[in-house]
Amino acid sequence: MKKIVIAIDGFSSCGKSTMAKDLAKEIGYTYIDTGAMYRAVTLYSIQQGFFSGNRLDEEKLRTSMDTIRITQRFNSETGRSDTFLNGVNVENEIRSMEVAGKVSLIAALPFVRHAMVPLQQKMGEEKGVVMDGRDIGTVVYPDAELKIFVTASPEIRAQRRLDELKAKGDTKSTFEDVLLNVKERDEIDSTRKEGPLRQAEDALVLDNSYMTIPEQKLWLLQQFHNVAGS
Ligand SMILES: Nc1ncnc2c1ncn2[C@@H]1O[C@H](COP(=O)(O)OP(=O)(O)OP(=O)(O)O)[C@@H](O)[C@H]1O
Ligand SMILES: Nc1ccn([C@@H]2O[C@H](COP(=O)(O)O)[C@@H](O)[C@H]2O)c(=O)n1
Repeated sequence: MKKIVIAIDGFSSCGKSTMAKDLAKEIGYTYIDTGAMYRAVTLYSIQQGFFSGNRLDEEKLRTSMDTIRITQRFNSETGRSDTFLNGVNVENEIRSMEVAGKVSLIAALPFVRHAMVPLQQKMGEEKGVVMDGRDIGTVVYPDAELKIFVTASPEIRAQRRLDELKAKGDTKSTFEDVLLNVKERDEIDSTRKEGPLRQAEDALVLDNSYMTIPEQKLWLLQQFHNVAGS
């Protein structure tokens, strides 16, 4: 069967990576988490002291871009890819609320996107990839054979993310904190000039507010077979 590129875009915390990972596993494709790359650049900026509160010293980040190396490697124990920043596994750190609160500022910077997009295009050049993000179907792979745009209500997304944070031992974050973060990220991601979050004209829209994880997995698998054949 001919391999294709599958682009999954949508709002924050709506289940894109859950769907993308499930599908990649089922069909033997590689899953690429582009959000993790922007998160890794954000973590680097925090570690290097480029932030003072939410104010970023852009010039310091711009001149350091060449020293940031981001890789993703499959972890057979967890069954998912881990993100490495300059050789160090940062999978847990990049999921923190501190990173979530700053990542959309970093991802809006044109010089950051100009560094990340070519890397993402290279990762998918052999096809056989499921890539999730905000601009995959519009900028990174405008010719992707299958494009999905996922959405769910902000409250449902915030509750899902909060449940996940709690399961990981976060006792501090509240529903209000997470809801605010989800809404703020959507606003910054949708209104930035470079690679804004928007639905590609040829994307299929999925509102999974009232779908279970197995239901959305089945729906996506059906869309894949409709395009790639059985
Ligand atoms: N249909 C669903 N029903 C309930 N929970 C779901 C559903 N889909 C995903 N989830 C849960 O919602 C949380 C967010 O999902 P996921 O990380 O896949 O979202 P995302 O869109 O990739 O988020 P982000 O853009 O912030 O990286 C996870 O805890 C996941 O298990
Ligand atoms: N293609 C992408 C992917 C992500 N972003 C930005 O990164 C943030 C974190 O992404 P998650 O998917 O892990 O939530 C996201 O809020 C965007 O700001 C992006 O710009 N483009």
